[in-house]
Amino acid sequence: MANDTLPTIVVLISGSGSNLQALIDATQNGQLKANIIGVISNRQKAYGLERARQAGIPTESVSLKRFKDEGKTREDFDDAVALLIAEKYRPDLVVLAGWMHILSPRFLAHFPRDNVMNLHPALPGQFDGAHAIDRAFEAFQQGQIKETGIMVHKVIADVDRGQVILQQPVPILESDTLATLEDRIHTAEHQIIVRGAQAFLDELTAA
Ligand SMILES: Nc1nc2c(c(=O)[nH]1)N[C@@H](CN(C=O)c1ccc(C(=O)N[C@@H](CCC(=O)O)C(=O)O)cc1)CN2
Ligand SMILES: NCC(=O)N[C@@H]1O[C@H](COP(=O)([O-])[O-])[C@@H](O)[C@H]1O
Repeated sequence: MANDTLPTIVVLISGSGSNLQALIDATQNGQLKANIIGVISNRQKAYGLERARQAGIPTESVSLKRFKDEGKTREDFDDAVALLIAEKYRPDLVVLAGWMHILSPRFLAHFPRDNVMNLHPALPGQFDGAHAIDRAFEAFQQGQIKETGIMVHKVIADVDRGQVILQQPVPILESDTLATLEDRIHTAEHQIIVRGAQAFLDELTAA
């Protein structure tokens, strides 16, 4: 039973939603003192939507392709997603948990409290953007790096360059395959996203 006095979170996803599941579990076991009041995906078949439904959380799916098929732009899509969040849900915190879409300044203008957080599977300034784990593994194989990492950060227009909330190194072993490195990173992500969301909420609600 949701507690009406707790801070609220809306989570944006594009895929499996294992980090969404970590957030859901944490709200249920008391690690994260908040209510997830909505989950939005830009991919209708994202399994994370099923995870939300199983947890009784309202879900929305907004397709960029449908907007483009209707002759609309990325900015129109961003506006629609932003208004959905800011006017229908009005959360204390927006979490991008595998949201694979670069948000325009027009989206961010709807969130003047700068209360949007992203989870990224790399250290600050290392592998900004998509496919970060693949790129880190390739750099390791070429002897360019000895470790990688993960972070949660505030979202600004400049992709993955917002203020870091939490970061954590993740070792890469000589015996690693891409799959074993991904597993190690995802396990670490499921913890940092919870700690990062709580830390950010503490900052936002103290302000
Ligand atoms: N303005 C911002 N938008 C987003 C940020 C951010 O920090 N500022 N974080 C990203 C998350 N992300 C990495 O953490 C990321 C996701 C996706 C992409 C990307 O290149 N997306 C392509 C589409 C790729 C696809 O559909 O597979 C695109 O948007 O055209 C880069 C970085 C979320 N957004
Ligand atoms: N640039 C953003 C990015 O790469 N995000 C990554 O997408 C995955 C989502 O997994 P999930 O759907 O199982 O939570 C996570 O590894 C997250 O770090």
